[in-house]
Amino acid sequence: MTAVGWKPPPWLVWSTGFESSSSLKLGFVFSRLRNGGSAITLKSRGSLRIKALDGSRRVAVNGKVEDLNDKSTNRHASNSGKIPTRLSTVGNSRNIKWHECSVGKVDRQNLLNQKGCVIWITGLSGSGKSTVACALSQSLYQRGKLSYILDGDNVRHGLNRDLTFKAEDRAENIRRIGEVAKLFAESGVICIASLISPYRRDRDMCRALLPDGDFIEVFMDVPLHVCEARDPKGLYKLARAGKIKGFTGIDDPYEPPLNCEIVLQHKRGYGACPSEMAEVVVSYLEGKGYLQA
Ligand SMILES: Nc1ncnc2c1ncn2[C@@H]1O[C@H](COP(=O)(O)OS(=O)(=O)O)[C@@H](OP(=O)(O)O)[C@H]1O
Ligand SMILES: Nc1ncnc2c1ncn2[C@@H]1O[C@H](COP(=O)(O)OP(=O)(O)O)[C@@H](O)[C@H]1O
Repeated sequence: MTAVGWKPPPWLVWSTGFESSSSLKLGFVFSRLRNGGSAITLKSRGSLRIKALDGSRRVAVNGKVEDLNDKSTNRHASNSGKIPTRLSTVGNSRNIKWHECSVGKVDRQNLLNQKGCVIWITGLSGSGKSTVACALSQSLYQRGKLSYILDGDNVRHGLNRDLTFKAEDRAENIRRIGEVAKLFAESGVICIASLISPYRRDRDMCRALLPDGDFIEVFMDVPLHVCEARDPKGLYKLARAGKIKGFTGIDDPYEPPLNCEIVLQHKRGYGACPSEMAEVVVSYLEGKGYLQA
């Protein structure tokens, strides 16, 4: 059956001659092995058994990935005679399928007369992230533009309530908010994410989730001593007293952006007022065409 001179690629296992009693009625079975070292065992007597050494029972039939553990998919394949659905593995989620819809991002943007994007506001606690996020949302609202704020503090009241402030939990906090922000942007909304997000790597991973230009990083460039003097929640005081451990800027790091789209500096006079800061962002959005479809 094999063409002369043809060698299967390493991720294929080629086998022929299954019994016609096999429920899948396969002529050829290809097992697409995700883990390079794994293999399959095939028994052609009685029933067809396919086993990948990684424990899964995925095969690719005529190029379509099939899961032999999924009885509904198998039944569908054998009863209807249709080519089985292509399934994917993403992270720990196996046998999943992306569903497309005829209403797309462009349709939603046309409806809203704006372009979906993410404004990512990063900075120390007390630097004014939430204040600017609200001022920005307000300004956009007045222009008839739809925005939604994902504030770190607020999201930790619900979706991220299981996370602490240790580095890996902060990373997960940022990853989840990045993914949610991406969904908002996909929906056509201008999503304003305001969270400390102290690590460059985590912010860059969120940037990478979006099409070029759609992730707009805004750095609240406010010195620690100013944030500490504001201390609206008394957290710096507690951190200095050693009653909060791992507080950003005190005994936990903050990595300022190296190359972000907008820097909002704390200065006396120009740029110090939150509404003026918000207008800097609005002008940027306008200039880049996000305030029209
Ligand atoms: N250890 C420690 N470090 C920093 N901040 C702390 C900490 N513990 C509690 N808080 C409060 O949590 C708010 C920051 O949450 P974020 O989700 O934005 O943080 S992070 O992005 O995961 O670093 C932050 O809110 P903001 O002041 O609005 O930044 C604080 O109120
Ligand atoms: N541009 C600003 N100038 C002066 N005070 C500000 C400014 N922005 C915010 N504040 C004040 O600083 C404190 C912290 O602001 P907030 O928005 O809660 O910061 P963050 O969300 O970064 O913790 C609040 O008391 C707020 O009123």
